[in-house]
Amino acid sequence: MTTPLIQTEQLSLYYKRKPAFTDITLPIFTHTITALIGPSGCGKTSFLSCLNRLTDLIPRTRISGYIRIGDIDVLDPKTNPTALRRRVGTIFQKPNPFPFSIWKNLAFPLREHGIKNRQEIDIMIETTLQNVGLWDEVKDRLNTSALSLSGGQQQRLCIARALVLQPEVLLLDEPCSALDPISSGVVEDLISNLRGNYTLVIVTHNLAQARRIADNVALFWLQNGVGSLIEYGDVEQIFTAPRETLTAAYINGDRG
Ligand SMILES: Nc1ncnc2c1ncn2[C@@H]1O[C@H](COP(=O)(O)OP(=O)(O)OP(=O)(O)O)[C@@H](O)[C@H]1O
Repeated sequence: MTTPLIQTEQLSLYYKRKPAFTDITLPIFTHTITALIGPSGCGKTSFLSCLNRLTDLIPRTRISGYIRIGDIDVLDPKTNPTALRRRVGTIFQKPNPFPFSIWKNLAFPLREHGIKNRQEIDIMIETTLQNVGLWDEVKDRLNTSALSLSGGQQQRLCIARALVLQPEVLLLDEPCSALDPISSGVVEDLISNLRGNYTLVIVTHNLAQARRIADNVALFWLQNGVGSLIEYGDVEQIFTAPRETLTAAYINGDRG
């Protein structure tokens, strides 16, 4: 059995005193896609936010338990959240490019992380735009506003903006749900192709999408008002031979 790149142990998150989820122990393996599924409000987004300590930005949150990513003890106060977020990129539901040019959207994070050489920046930008399949669409208008791109192109640019810093992990929170069906398909294919080079964790309400792209699936559920992990397993096992009644009911559309 390989060692997971990410391991949470008995992880719990509280907003003020209210638990969002409790006692989540989950392994996430290198260069795989793990889908977090489950009904609204069961803590999937909150779980993602713990992995790169975005929860630090929300007042009066408390986390207990343990998270390791590679050799980083994520919750150790000595861990630098900026360095952590360079290794763990995040993509949100709604594309959120900076209101700058396409070029500057990618140059900005590079410069912020100390890369100043223009030629080096140009090479990294071209390579990354190639990797997200956007280069041919934008190479003649790198200096136009990123906001002039379509929704699907904006989301691919946001993925490029995360990838340009060469992270190990990408957290994706419903990355296709704000897109039209065609753009959603393009972004889904891109995410699927990133497997093998990155470790991806995706929150999705789209069960067909989870089944198409995930290697492993974790079902979260609200139990007595608190998010819990019900079942975790290989995608085929979850969809064809779930161990838990709740999983079967959710997969079949009877619950949730
Ligand atoms: N910033 C916050 N402050 C207080 N409570 C929050 C905050 N963010 C989320 N919550 C609460 O934590 C619980 C879990 O929410 P979360 O968004 O993580 O669930 P989710 O499973 O991702 O839901 P959805 O699928 O609708 O996005 C909910 O009760 C929510 O109201």
